Amino acid sequence: MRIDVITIFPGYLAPLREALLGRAISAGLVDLAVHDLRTWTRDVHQAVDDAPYGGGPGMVMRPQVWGEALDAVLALDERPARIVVPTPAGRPFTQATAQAWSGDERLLFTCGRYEGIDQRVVDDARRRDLTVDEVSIGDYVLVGGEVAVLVMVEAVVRLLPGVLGNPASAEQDSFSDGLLEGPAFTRPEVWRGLAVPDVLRSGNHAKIARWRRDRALERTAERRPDLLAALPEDALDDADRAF
Ligand SMILES: Nc1ccccc1-c1cnco1
Repeated sequence: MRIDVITIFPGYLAPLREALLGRAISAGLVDLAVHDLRTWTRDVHQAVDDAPYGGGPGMVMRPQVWGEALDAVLALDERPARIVVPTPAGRPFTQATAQAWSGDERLLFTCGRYEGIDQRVVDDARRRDLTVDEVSIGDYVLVGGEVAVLVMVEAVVRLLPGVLGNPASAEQDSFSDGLLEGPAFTRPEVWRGLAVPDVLRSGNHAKIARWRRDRALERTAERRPDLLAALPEDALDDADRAF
């Protein structure tokens, strides 16, 4: 997978070259290119934004600069790209989104400021039959899209074959079965007077699986009843319902 990111803060994307993602890049599983949007400015001040038509607070990012940047970056590789625009006004980015995007050949992320990028940039891309997804990572206000890109790239890249040491952990993620993961424990058996639940040391894999499922159902019901309500009809078996 090729990933391009266009931003006025290239340094913000440095963490993508650390740890797991850094290893995925070194292993050739991901090609990452970060581009400074100001490369495509033409004025001495390298202006990337301007006051909003219609008035109001803040600044809007200029279409000319973004248009030229997108054209130039798209032309760097002939693979078709999904253009991703992080925005608080976007559709929710979920694990299902990450799963879907993990099959893409190329992702191109555009990091805009809070007040946004001139809408005509998206409109122009879409009328050229480019895939453009405007997505939000949650209902809170960030200053720009860079942090959202870090979140989305990590969620997608960890799903690529060969990135995770143990692929099973991706299958047993929270959300992969629609439920939150329950509590996890490791050594020592007793820590500050708190013991690991006996069942987890019983060696009885059926009982352990049941206990874990019950804890996941309990936590999901308590913290995310919306996820429980969204489960498909056949997702819960009789033992689950008895819980
Ligand atoms: N708040 C923001 C400001 C700028 C670009 C993206 C966002 C965003 C994305 N998901 C939630 O917020």
